[in-house]
Amino acid sequence: MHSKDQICPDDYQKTASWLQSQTHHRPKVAIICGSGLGMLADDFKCQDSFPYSDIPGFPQSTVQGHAGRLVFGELKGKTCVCMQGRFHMYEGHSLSKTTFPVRVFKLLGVETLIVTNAAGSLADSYQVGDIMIIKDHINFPGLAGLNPLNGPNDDKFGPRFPPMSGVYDRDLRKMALELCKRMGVSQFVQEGVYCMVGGPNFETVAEARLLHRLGVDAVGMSTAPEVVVASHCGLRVFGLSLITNKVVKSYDDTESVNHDAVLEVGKLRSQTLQSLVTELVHWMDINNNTA
Ligand SMILES: O=P(O)(O)O[C@@H]1C[C@H](O)[C@@H](CO)O1
Ligand SMILES: Nc1nc2[nH]cnc2c(=O)[nH]1
Repeated sequence: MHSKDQICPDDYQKTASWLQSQTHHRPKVAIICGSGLGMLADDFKCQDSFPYSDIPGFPQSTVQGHAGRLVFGELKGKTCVCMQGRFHMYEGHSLSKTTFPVRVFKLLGVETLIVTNAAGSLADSYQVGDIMIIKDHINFPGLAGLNPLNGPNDDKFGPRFPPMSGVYDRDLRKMALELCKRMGVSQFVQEGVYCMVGGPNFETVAEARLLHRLGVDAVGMSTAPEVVVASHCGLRVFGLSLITNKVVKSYDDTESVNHDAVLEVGKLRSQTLQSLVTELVHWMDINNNTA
């Protein structure tokens, strides 16, 4: 690697080979945990776990609620790898660094990426604690030219101009809705559009109103770059947002959001989120349906 943020094409392979030399697990599913949602790996059997600081080429997590650990293991018999903590643009990482693990997962043989995040709701019907199945996203930094695929295209991973319509897999979304019904949690499950903004500040009222008018259901500071890179290299994608707060849309509203409140709601719904991901992974397994 040249400098802290520059990635050479073989850096991905070096990290993947190192991981393969350290664990016998060969995951088909990767899970990226959002703020306060790292407990998704708690149910993994036969865990092999690596602090990011031990993994060659891996960036470091700096945000509270992102443990900074890569965990391999079995979830209901299906081999998975889970990032307990992700990387955000606002931490100062380049977008190629924030998405570095996704290409490593591809090289490890992963076929499906599950992304989770904490997000604020714009949709009037959403409540704090709702789980939103991501139907589509608006990648604001991407629209403004901050795209992890900028620079020379690595044809080994995917095409120069990848399509992004239908990026959140329709069958997985449909199945997740069905599983929510069976789990009896449909009353607080939504399906909607996630929007990534750069952060780290939360929205002004005027920004919140703009996003609302654009049809955004939930806003956060991550996920879209990971999903773009995953889709570019042919991974199947499923995403969940946990609604941790309502974004303030009125000048009369005296409430304001903070990161501690975001983490608190994570605790509230952690079990449901964990069960939904587990059941979905199990469904993929019994249907031999990872890719
Ligand atoms: O990693 P995610 O997107 O879950 O983190 C969200 C967005 C900010 O990083 C943080 C704000 O509380 O939570
Ligand atoms: N941008 C943004 N990110 C969040 N992450 C959790 N809540 C929020 C929010 O209200 N806005």
